[in-house]
Amino acid sequence: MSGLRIVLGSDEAGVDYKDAVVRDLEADPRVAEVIDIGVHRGDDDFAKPYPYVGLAAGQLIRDGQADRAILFCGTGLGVAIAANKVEGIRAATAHDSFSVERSVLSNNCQVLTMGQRVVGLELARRLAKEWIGYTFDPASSSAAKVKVLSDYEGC
Ligand SMILES: O=C(CO)[C@H](O)COP(=O)(O)O
Repeated sequence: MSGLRIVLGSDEAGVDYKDAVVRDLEADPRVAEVIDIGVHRGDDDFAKPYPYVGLAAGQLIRDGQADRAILFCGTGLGVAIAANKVEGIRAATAHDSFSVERSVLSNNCQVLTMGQRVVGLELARRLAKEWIGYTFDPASSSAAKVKVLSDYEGC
């Protein structure tokens, strides 16, 4: 998919990886806009708890201001749990190439999360690049399964 608007976010435990992926995606021709929602070193809210980051990212996608998000915290789990609280959002934590692929092709996830305390930086950067290259096929056999979730949420 081209012309993606991608939210990048983290808590302080994921900020180094977030900043590295921001730089990567700003130079990626497939990306139209990188929306860096922080945290940022030196800012007053640098210690912002991870749920605020996941919720803010999910809301931007829900409200149509972004297409996808890549989020980081210590494990990737907290920001995924938070983003999944926003209606219509499917967020998954993935640290391997196959799961990263399936998070889009099977699950139509709009949000990928990773943990700075779990995976190496170079692998995280590579997985982020791979992930934005996948597009869900609404004609695939996975679509009816994802629809169960959207029907449950009524959106
Ligand atoms: O990984 C986190 C949440 O899943 C976060 O970066 C650290 O959370 P904590 O272990 O509660 O400090």
